[in-house]
Amino acid sequence: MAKFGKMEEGGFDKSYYLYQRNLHSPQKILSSYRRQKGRIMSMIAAFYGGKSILITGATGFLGKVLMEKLFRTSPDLKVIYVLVRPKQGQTLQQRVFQILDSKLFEKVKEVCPNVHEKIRAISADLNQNDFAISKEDMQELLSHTNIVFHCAATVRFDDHLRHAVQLNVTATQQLLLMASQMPKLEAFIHISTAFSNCNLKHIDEVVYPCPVEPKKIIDSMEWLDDAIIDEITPKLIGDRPNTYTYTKALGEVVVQQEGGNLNIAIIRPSIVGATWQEPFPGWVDNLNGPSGLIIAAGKGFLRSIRATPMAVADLIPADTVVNLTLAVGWYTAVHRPKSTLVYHCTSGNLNPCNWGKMGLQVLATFEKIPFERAFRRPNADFTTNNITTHYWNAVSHRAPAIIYDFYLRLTGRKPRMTKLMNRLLRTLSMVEYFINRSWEWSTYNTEMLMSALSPEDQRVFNFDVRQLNWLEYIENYVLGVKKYLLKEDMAGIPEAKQHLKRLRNIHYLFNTALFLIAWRLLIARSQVARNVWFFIVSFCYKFLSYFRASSTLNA
Ligand SMILES: CCCCCCCCCCCCCCCCCCCCCC(=O)SCCNC(=O)CCNC(=O)[C@H](O)C(C)(C)COP(=O)(O)OP(=O)(O)OC[C@H]1O[C@@H](n2cnc3c(N)ncnc32)[C@H](O)[C@@H]1OP(=O)(O)O
Ligand SMILES: NC(=O)C1=CN([C@@H]2O[C@H](COP(=O)(O)OP(=O)(O)OC[C@H]3O[C@@H](n4cnc5c(N)ncnc54)[C@H](OP(=O)(O)O)[C@@H]3O)[C@@H](O)[C@H]2O)C=CC1
Repeated sequence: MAKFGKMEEGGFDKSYYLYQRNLHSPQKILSSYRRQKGRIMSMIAAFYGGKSILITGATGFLGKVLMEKLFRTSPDLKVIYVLVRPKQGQTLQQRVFQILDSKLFEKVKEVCPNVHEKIRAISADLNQNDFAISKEDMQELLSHTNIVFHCAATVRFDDHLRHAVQLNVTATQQLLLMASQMPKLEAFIHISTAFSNCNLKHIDEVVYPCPVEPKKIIDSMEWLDDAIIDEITPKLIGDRPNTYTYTKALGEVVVQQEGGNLNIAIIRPSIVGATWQEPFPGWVDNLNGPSGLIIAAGKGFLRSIRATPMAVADLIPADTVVNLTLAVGWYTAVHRPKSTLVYHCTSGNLNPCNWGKMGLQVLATFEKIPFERAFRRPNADFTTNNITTHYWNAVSHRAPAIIYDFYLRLTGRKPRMTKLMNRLLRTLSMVEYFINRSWEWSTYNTEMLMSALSPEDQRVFNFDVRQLNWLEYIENYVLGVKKYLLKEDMAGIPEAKQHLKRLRNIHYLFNTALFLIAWRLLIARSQVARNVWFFIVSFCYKFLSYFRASSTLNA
């Protein structure tokens, strides 16, 4: 009983405790008290209690972390509606339950055992008219939803403009139309990207106009054929690097223009990385951003990247983005700002880390925590000019892939390394734009929000990246990639280290053999090389003779 005494001193309702004691075990009572405590102290967590929340993109990287945090901090929320499409032979229910049954949701199950009942998967395809949602489901969504978090998007850099416009612009427009018919709606939170205006160097927390009105782009996508769209795409995207950043910028304009009287906010995260603290460090489940490249470097495929070591690596942990998102949802609904506020969720101006430091820490972590079955020893480097990039691509990327595929063919197996390497080089060419520049994002709104939170909310919904220790974060990130993306067991680390030793020996042997062959060819063709060789051999012979003579005398 002493266990609960402290809580009673904390001012909790005793009758609630007694009622619970009759129903549950002490463990459950304790967690119920904790839940109650959380509700009392965190205004944001309390705000989401009893709410019906609609999330698009809930099956994506950010969406999963958002759902997890919502269920964990506000287990008494009414329902989360998720718009999901059936995929890879799985029904909606199977897709959603697979997420709920994953490691990410382990803590949720402790605080919200009936989580499966609180999630409602709605069949929807954001590429279709009215999202192909059934009439009954639409009615339910319209009449119950209190908060909308719009996370769904295509994040592929090279998506065809028609598809990128459909998902990142038209779907946003349609969702706003739906939202305008929701009588109970309190806030609509749109997730954009800090790179939507990456054509600018300094970016403020405002929506910038686009040269062509989004409505005109949406209309033209309906009647232009693919060939013409391909032709005009470079002209439309202008000085932005890809269709992704362009359509995310259009999406923001749509939100601002068509938001009407809704309480809307836009969040712009930079490069979203693995979780920093919650629900546990290092959780990541897709290859986007740095994750795929960390794998490529750890497995020894990636040897060289054209990147500016001093450029700011504006990474932001997924849980930080989610904490800001939930705080913004609360603030927008409760304080109802007169205009659409934009919040930058970036790290560069508050706690900068550059690509050089990040790369070195990634490599240092591979020493401690190597990945299994590496192709070569991890030894990536940054280059800054085009010629060295082409050189290293040929020597360190393409040549080993060709040699390895030749070996696979010889041993009767299917060659695959060249294909994989081509894909890696393509990815590198896509991300080069982002790792050779630095941007300045102003963060007035984000800082204003931070100061508007109670100390408890600042703790529970922490989005203060100044507290982030990059070296620790990157180490956990690499560890997370190993555990959650590659699904490698930590027990395999000694064997992985052995494998790297073998690779090092093969590397030395290979280099020695290469040197000897090159030297043999050279002395066969050049008199100067022969003279040098003769000089070295006679010098070694004399040295050995002298050494033998002096050791005989000493004996
Ligand atoms: C000292 C040196 C140390 C060195 C240490 C080095 C470590 C640290 C270095 C740090 C540098 C960080 C730079 C980050 C910059 C990000 C900036 C983001 C800024 C904007 C942020 C945002 O606001 S937005 C979110 C970002 N948005 C993406 O980040 C999507 C990208 N992505 C695509 O745009 C498509 O992916 C793309 C590529 C076209 C391929 O397209 P594609 O058609 O060729 O390939 P697919 O995508 O169809 O994928 C086909 C198969 O490749 C697999 N795969 C896909 N990606 C892969 C990948 N990265 N690495 C491996 N494998 C990958 C996939 O799993 C499939 O595998 P399978 O076939 O077995 O199923
Ligand atoms: N990851 C990052 O580095 C950054 C992301 N962002 C933004 O954050 C948001 C979330 O990104 P992230 O979680 O990383 O992206 P993911 O690619 O992991 O998730 C995208 C989500 O959108 C859904 N979706 C895509 N197409 C459709 C469709 N036609 N119908 C229904 N749902 C669809 C996907 O569903 P399905 O599972 O069925 O494919 C998935 O749930 C995006 O708006 C993105 O622009 C911003 C900055 C950086």
